[in-house]
Amino acid sequence: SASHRLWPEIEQVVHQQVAWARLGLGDSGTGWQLFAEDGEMRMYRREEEVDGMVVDPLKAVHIVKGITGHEVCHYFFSPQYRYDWETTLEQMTVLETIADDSCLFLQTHKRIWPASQRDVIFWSHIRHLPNDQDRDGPDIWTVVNHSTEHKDYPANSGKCVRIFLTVCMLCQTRVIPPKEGTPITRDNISCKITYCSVVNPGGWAPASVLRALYKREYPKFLKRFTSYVTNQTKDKPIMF
Ligand SMILES: CCCCCc1ccc(-c2ccc(S(=O)(=O)CCO)cc2)cc1[C@H]1C[C@H]1c1ccccn1
Repeated sequence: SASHRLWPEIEQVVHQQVAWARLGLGDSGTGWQLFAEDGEMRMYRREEEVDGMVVDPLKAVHIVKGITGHEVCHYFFSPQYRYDWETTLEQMTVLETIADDSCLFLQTHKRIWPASQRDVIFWSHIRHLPNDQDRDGPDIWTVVNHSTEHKDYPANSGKCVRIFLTVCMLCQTRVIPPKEGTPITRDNISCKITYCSVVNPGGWAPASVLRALYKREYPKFLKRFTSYVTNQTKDKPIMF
């Protein structure tokens, strides 16, 4: 709801992240390195460190047949499905339902040796940016997750190191219109996904360990998540 204390930040970060995700990878001079490829999925990162900590921005582009951007964002945003696809999740708590399109989450992720266990608090917002103004503009569905604080869960007060992140799942649906008068089926649709994330690991961890961990976990995550959406939607009516 527009009166919530986080609303101004949600508005500002969502628009900033949508603009960033839509930028693509720019020309080769922008330092994006392709580090993983699988079918239609391409994952890029930029090597960046803050106070000696790896905070490599990540940008992944993936094209998935048979699902829509609304469906991808629905399953990414909704808490009830998260344990099905987020394999590194140990505990997820919805701290606050801000509105029907905005939630506040506390997540603890499984410890990944040799680093200590991590937790994160973030708001999550799902948004449809229709292209009604200019017909051939992109019709976008997006979910933005952005870390924030919560008075009842101070950082680094328990066993976990608090991480900080900003994540944007931006989707554009493509429809190849079928023969005149025949209904659109899942064979006629595909979704172009741009997934951007910046994770600050909170406490120090060796750069080599973090980069190896990201190289393994991110491709696994995006493939598993998109396969999950395909399986969940295959026998259901299309959510445009
Ligand atoms: C030394 C440990 C460094 C930090 C470990 C860690 C924690 C959270 C996260 C993370 C938290 C949320 C999101 S999301 O996109 O908002 C979805 C909702 O869950 C995404 C990734 C990542 C990682 C890093 C493992 C890496 C990793 C990468 C993709 C998936 C799982 N793990």
